Amino acid sequence: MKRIGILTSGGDAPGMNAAVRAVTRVAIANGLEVFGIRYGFAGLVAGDIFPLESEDVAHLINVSGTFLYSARYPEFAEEEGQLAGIEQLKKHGIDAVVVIGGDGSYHGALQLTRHGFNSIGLPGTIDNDIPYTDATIGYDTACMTAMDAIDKIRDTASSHHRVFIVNVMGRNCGDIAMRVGVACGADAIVIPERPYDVEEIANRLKQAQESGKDHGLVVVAEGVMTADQFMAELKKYGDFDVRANVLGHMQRGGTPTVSDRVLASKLGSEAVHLLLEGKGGLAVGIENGKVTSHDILDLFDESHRGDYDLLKLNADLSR
Ligand SMILES: Nc1ncnc2c1ncn2[C@@H]1O[C@H](COP(=O)(O)OP(=O)(O)OP(=O)(O)O)[C@@H](O)[C@H]1O
Ligand SMILES: O=P(O)(O)OC[C@H]1O[C@](O)(CO)[C@@H](O)[C@@H]1O
Ligand SMILES: [Mg+2]
Repeated sequence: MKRIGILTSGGDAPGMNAAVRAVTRVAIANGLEVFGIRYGFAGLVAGDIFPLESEDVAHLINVSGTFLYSARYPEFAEEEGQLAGIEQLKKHGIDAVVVIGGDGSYHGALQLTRHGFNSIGLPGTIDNDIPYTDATIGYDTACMTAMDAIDKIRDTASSHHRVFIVNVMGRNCGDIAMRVGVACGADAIVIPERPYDVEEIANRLKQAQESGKDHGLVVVAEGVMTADQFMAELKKYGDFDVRANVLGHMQRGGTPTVSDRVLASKLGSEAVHLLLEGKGGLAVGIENGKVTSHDILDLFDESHRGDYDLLKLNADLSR
């Protein structure tokens, strides 16, 4: 093992830069050469590959986005793209690649592994939808950003005695909605993984109003429906003064939290140590506070398990 490549792929996530920094610094400290690959798998196939030095990753631990840039490049799902990517890696003398991204990017890393090219996945996505990790890099910051935004919405909601329906991101995963919903004292949290009853939510909002509560809040994960659609559903069950709000891509920006920076640093470091031990074809994560790794080929036999107890907790607290 002499040279490793590193790329960021899919939606950017706060802490991706911190992960690239950790991989680069630990690798160089252990005598490896590091190559950055720009624009995810698109840049890999195009050969947008350049040497990375320790100083290139300075002043990045506190910066969101990804200085390697990212891309959605569906062509990489085809074998032709994967083999072209491996050709580029071999051309640059790269022995292993660290892929930082979400579930889609993990499938890219999995395919590289399947073709015999050593790949390690680091979970970099705000969605928190990766199996065998309690948190993904970026999830905590996205939750913090969404919480801050909803706290602000609450100020105006209370002044006008309004109900707000707020869409948060997460694609098909309700983790951001659940965590932020509890943190913001939502009246209801609606996620794609569990059934919900709009009439029951409407009744809960009415009861809250009758008991003197000056605002209402329903956090709806984007994978369920849009905030506008949910508002239309809600209006079928009552004459609410209601507004819909989509938080959107702001959830991917902002200063990475301490948790995301530390997580990125731990997982990045572990990826390099695994490679130095001659291991590979792995996905690195954090489980019960410990850094772990699992065979990337088997990873998606499991699905990510959210902390669904948060829904019951929220229901108890919002009574
Ligand atoms: N089945 C697949 N096989 C090979 N590569 C894939 C596959 N699915 C996705 N990819 C590659 O991974 C890239 C990123 O995937 P995707 O757009 O799903 O984002 P992600 O990594 O899940 O991140 P996020 O969900 O946080 O935006 C894709 O654009 C494509 O290049
Ligand atoms: O940036 P795009 O392509 O609009 O994708 C948005 C999607 O990406 C994510 O932000 C994850 O990166 C999801 O939560 C969301 O569904
Ligand atoms: Mg994804």
